[in-house]
Amino acid sequence: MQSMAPSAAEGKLTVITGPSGVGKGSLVKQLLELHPEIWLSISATTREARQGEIEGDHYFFLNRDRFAELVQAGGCLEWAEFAGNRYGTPRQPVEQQLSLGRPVLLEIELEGARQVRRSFPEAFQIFLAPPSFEELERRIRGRATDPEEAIQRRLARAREELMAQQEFDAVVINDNLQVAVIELESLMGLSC
Ligand SMILES: Nc1ncnc2c1ncn2[C@@H]1O[C@H](COP(=O)(O)OP(=O)(O)OP(=O)(O)O)[C@@H](O)[C@H]1O
Ligand SMILES: Nc1nc2c(ncn2[C@@H]2O[C@H](COP(=O)(O)O)[C@@H](O)[C@H]2O)c(=O)[nH]1
Repeated sequence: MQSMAPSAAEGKLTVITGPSGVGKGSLVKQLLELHPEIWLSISATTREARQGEIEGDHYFFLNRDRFAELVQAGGCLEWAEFAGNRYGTPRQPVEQQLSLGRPVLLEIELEGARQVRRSFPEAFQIFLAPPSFEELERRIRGRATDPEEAIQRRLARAREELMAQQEFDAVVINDNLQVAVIELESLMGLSC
């Protein structure tokens, strides 16, 4: 774990990014079970729902026109195109939760994290990295949620994302998930 900035306890808004398949969702799920006071933003996406994904729980699934309307209306805090689909953070609920003083967590890809860095420079930004590229590929394939073409796009994007990790306030390597959760708790100033 490398930390170059103050912890998130002062900022309230925390961003977790990292390549597809590194384990962001797995890590966030465990963190929320341990710390239900954290509010996780539910993103909008034009991606098709995967088996088992629930509208309003995993994502708000929108068609391209509805997504464009949301962006046009200024309804996204940030948004990006990722592996052929669009993803964005609905602005209003994030601003509401922050105004209530609640710790807010965004789990988003690199371009979105860069946008948040510009609009919320006080946000604490964490990059989750795999122990190796080979292990990342094993995880994406092992998850068995994406067709081969999507896997290839995600892996190509992962190479670019991994080169950007120096931009972040902290880098956590997700080798052992339980260790990564503890490192995240420490970075976010959460009591265990
Ligand atoms: N530390 C770990 N060791 C081994 N496998 C892991 C670890 N963390 C997560 N995984 C597995 O890797 C796969 C990808 O994890 P996950 O879906 O959480 O990644 P993600 O970063 O959220 O992906 P995406 O950005 O595409 O949503 C899952 O099958 C998960 O169980
Ligand atoms: N910029 C944003 N990226 C987001 C958002 N919600 C999710 N994501 C990221 O997209 C990829 C792919 O997700 P998947 O569910 O299709 O595997 C992954 O890196 C997510 O973190 C968002 O609102 N904005």
